[in-house]
Amino acid sequence: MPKILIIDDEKDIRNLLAKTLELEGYQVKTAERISEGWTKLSMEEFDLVLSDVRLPDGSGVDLCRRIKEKFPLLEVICMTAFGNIRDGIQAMKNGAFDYLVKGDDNEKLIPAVAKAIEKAELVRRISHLEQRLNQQVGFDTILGNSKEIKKAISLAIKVAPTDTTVLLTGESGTGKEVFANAIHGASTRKTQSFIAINCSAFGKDLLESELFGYKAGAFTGATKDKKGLLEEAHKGTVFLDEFGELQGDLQAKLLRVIETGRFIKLGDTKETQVDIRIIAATNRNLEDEVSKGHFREDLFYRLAVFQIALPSLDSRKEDIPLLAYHFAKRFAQKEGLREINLSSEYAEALKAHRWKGNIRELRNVIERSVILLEGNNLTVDLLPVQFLQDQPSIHLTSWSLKDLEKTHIEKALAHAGGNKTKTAELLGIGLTTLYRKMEEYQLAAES
Ligand SMILES: Nc1ncnc2c1ncn2[C@@H]1O[C@H](COP(=O)(O)OP(=O)(O)OP(=O)(O)O)[C@@H](O)[C@H]1O
Repeated sequence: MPKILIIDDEKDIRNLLAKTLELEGYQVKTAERISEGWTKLSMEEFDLVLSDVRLPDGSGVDLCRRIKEKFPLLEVICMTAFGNIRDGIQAMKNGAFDYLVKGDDNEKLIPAVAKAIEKAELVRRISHLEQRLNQQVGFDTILGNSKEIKKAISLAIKVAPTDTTVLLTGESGTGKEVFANAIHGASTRKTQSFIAINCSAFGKDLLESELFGYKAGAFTGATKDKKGLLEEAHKGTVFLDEFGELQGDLQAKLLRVIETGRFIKLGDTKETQVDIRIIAATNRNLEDEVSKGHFREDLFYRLAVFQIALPSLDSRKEDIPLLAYHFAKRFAQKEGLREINLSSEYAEALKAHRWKGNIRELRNVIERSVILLEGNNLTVDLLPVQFLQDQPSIHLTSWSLKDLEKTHIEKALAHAGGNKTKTAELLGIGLTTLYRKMEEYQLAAES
């Protein structure tokens, strides 16, 4: 629902305008003076400001300029007193969408508001699309300052402009598709298609026809020729997700595509030639799969020429606050909130969590918190209940006091995100004692 802020010091006019616009289906907030209006604008996202020109703490005409400087997507309509058209014209010079003369009836007010809102929505949509477009390319959307993620980014930047096949490995949700997209976006193929296919989402036969296509009559139901995704991606990039799921003869067929760019469609007699770059991803340990005989060794070596291992979120906990803030801002924007903060306890609780679902899980947890949020501050009570019992639970496999102490120190270390000074404080012991005990129990700081 579009949101309007009315700034007017005359109570009757303010209330009348608010009622009229609410009846038109808008969400309306009001302010008596500029300072109050400015606070509301800084906290929440509006589509339109309807402001009086003469206000107790300043001029609506100047306010209009300030608004357009700070919130360029926000539209402003000024309301001038009868006989003071010059104010209205100046407001429009300062970026106002329109001006109304006080006392104008609803026949003028309502269409002017509707047009301004329509423009605000259009501009916002374009700006979102631009943002998304920029997000699809470039490595700057891959967030993180840890050395683990920086190493992966620098490898990806190096390989991007080449045509080399890339193997991305990492647990589910670590950003393999995000990386594949960024590599494509930084390659010479960036203006061509990027086609992603999840190999685990299809049965073997369907996957084969999806990838390679078929000729009419190749099997019952194949009434006409169909291009496969490899052909659709000609001159572009193909991202094969969950590549480790590929079955034996498809592995052989793909190896040939990687080496020669050639393959035979189902039911065809001649070869099809494509020019594609392949980026493959897997969350399996392909070396293990090779040794078990599940994955072809020659294909593995062909892919492993350029392997980028994406770090799990738990191995780069220092990046959690940055990522969390990024997602919080994104979801807050969606909810129409301008400001969002993460309380330090909230950030600490995120760091203490074991992120089995990696960045995807983090994103979902933040989305949930923002939906539940009242106000602008993310606090621990907005986290799912399991976060409260998040510390590694004590499984009493031993009654020894030493084992219990070891587990307890592990819990505290995890809660403090590996920070030893904090851990010592939590445990109520000195830092030297903590170091001694960590050495005694052979505990790493990250545990
Ligand atoms: N470094 C990053 N910065 C910001 N967002 C990220 C980053 N990496 C991943 N994401 C986000 O995390 C989510 C999961 O990423 P993605 O789908 O690329 O993971 P994946 O490793 O391909 O997962 P799967 O193995 O399950 O297919 C997406 O919403 C993505 O936008």
